Amino acid sequence: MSTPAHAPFSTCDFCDVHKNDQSGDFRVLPPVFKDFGGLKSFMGPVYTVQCFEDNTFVKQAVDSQGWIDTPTGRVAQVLVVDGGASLRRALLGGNLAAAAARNGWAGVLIDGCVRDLAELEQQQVGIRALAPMPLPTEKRQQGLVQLPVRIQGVWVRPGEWLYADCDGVVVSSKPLM
Ligand SMILES: O=C([O-])CC(=O)C(=O)O
Repeated sequence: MSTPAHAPFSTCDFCDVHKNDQSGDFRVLPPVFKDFGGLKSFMGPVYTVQCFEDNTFVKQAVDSQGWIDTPTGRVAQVLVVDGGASLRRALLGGNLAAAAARNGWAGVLIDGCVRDLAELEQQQVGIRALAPMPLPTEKRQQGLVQLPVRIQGVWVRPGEWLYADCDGVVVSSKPLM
């Protein structure tokens, strides 16, 4: 396993600290996401795509620069894709995963499916999704970017911070470290 490009963190430790948070700033995603990427833990500010069985805007995102410059330095973003939890088409495969790694994305979390599993695990990027599905999408140019999305019933907003490790995935409106 390769070294992640971030300081070590633990989603369990975050939950110990924030488990009584009533503000809604701290959220835990349901444990339905499987790990398909070469990076087992990843974190970063969120960029969102909403689409349904059409990965036009997923491709556009991973083909673009994945990192942003902030006052405290350069940070790699996490692409969060609200794919409507469709199990009928794959929103990301080997080519798009390679583009995400090449363009500096920290990770991709998809409420939907992925394909080309043998290629995904070779890429130095985090990838979480519901399941493998060999069927690709049609690219119909339909989708939305950078809007609040609901992932498995949990709101995730552009610019919020997502942390994923072997125990799970948490989202926070403020950085946790
Ligand atoms: O292009 C697609 O629709 C997904 C795919 O197979 C890839 O990323 O290699």
